[in-house]
Amino acid sequence: MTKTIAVTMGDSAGIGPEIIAKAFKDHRKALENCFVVGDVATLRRAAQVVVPPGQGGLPVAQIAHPQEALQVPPRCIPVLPLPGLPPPQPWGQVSAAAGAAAAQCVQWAADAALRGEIAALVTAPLHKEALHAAGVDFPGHTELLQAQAARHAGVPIAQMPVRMMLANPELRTVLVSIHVSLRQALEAVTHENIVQTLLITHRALTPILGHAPRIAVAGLNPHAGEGGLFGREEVDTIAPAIAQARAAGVDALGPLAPDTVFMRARNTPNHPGEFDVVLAMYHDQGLIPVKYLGVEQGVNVTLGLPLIRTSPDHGTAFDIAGQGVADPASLVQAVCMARQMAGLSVR
Ligand SMILES: NC(=O)c1ccc[n+]([C@@H]2O[C@H](COP(=O)([O-])OP(=O)(O)OC[C@H]3O[C@@H](n4cnc5c(N)ncnc54)[C@H](O)[C@@H]3O)[C@@H](O)[C@H]2O)c1
Ligand SMILES: N[C@H](C(=O)O)[C@H](O)COP(=O)(O)O
Repeated sequence: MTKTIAVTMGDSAGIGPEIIAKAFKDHRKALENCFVVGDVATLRRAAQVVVPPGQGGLPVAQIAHPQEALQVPPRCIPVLPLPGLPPPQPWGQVSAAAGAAAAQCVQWAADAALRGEIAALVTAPLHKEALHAAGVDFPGHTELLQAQAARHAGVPIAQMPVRMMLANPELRTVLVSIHVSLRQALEAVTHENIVQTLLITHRALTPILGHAPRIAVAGLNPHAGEGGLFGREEVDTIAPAIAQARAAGVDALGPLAPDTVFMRARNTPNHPGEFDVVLAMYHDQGLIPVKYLGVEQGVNVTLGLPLIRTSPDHGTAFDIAGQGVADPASLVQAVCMARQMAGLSVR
């Protein structure tokens, strides 16, 4: 049986549906075997946004089962609707209805992946305030999927540790902590969290790269603490955690100065990167360098889950939603990475 990939529609008020429609329109080969989990009317509205009037339209086909995605005619968007999804919400506004619908689609796709019915899920962006307004108790996809996978496995969430990786062709970064305040992120720089991040990164990237990843560990403080002059986290916490992971066979080096470690890891034709991945101590330390290189190529991958999940590295872009100008490139890259991880052909 050919497995399919579910693309969740994201927040209907954001650019998710329209970048999905654009991807199906302009990147048919990459989107082969993919279907959308979402609301048919939302995808029809998005299709109208991306095909200028008089150009023949972009048909949306309702399907009842993932396998039906393999039968739809070319240039048609297969949509598997879920019961009770609300109609498309006004562009660019936070709405609880859109947050709830986005979460419902992700939960459906995660369950299908956990049951082995689909090869992977690719999540279009949702808005975290909308998710919160809907009463969903998780800040983003990563935490939602972690909880869903833990429930499926019948274990507490703490026994399903996951980490966020952002990757583009030049740089990869994995975060010690994700959606918490900067104060909480500082508290999350613990021996246990760092060792766990190193082990998850090592296990997840070894099969992808075909060798153990060379992991650079960023320090927390300016110049990685300068020998304890600007903070003791490197001496007291990060270096011992690296030593423990190294003893377990992880190829980790550091702590290295955070302001130069990404430059050293960046892999370009003129500069082979010194490392395969940088372990960042908190969200923005890792994501700023990756996003600064451009949102077109970046992909967000959740490491540690018993399913394959990728996502574009940008959000709902409420400022441009509904204008038909949003770039689908990062979503297409996310689909390509999911295909690669699932062992499906990459076009
Ligand atoms: N995968 C996800 O679900 C995901 C990822 C990141 C952010 N978010 C959420 O999205 C919401 C909005 O976040 P934000 O405003 O900080 O970041 P954003 O990525 O939505 O937008 C930042 C800027 O980049 C532009 N932009 C983003 N994607 C683009 C695209 N494909 N084409 C052209 N321009 C694009 C936007 O117009 C905006 O100017 C927040 O709730 C955030 O948490 C979700
Ligand atoms: N931290 C991510 C980013 O900035 O790209 C984003 O918020 C997405 O998070 P989830 O994949 O957990 O929704």
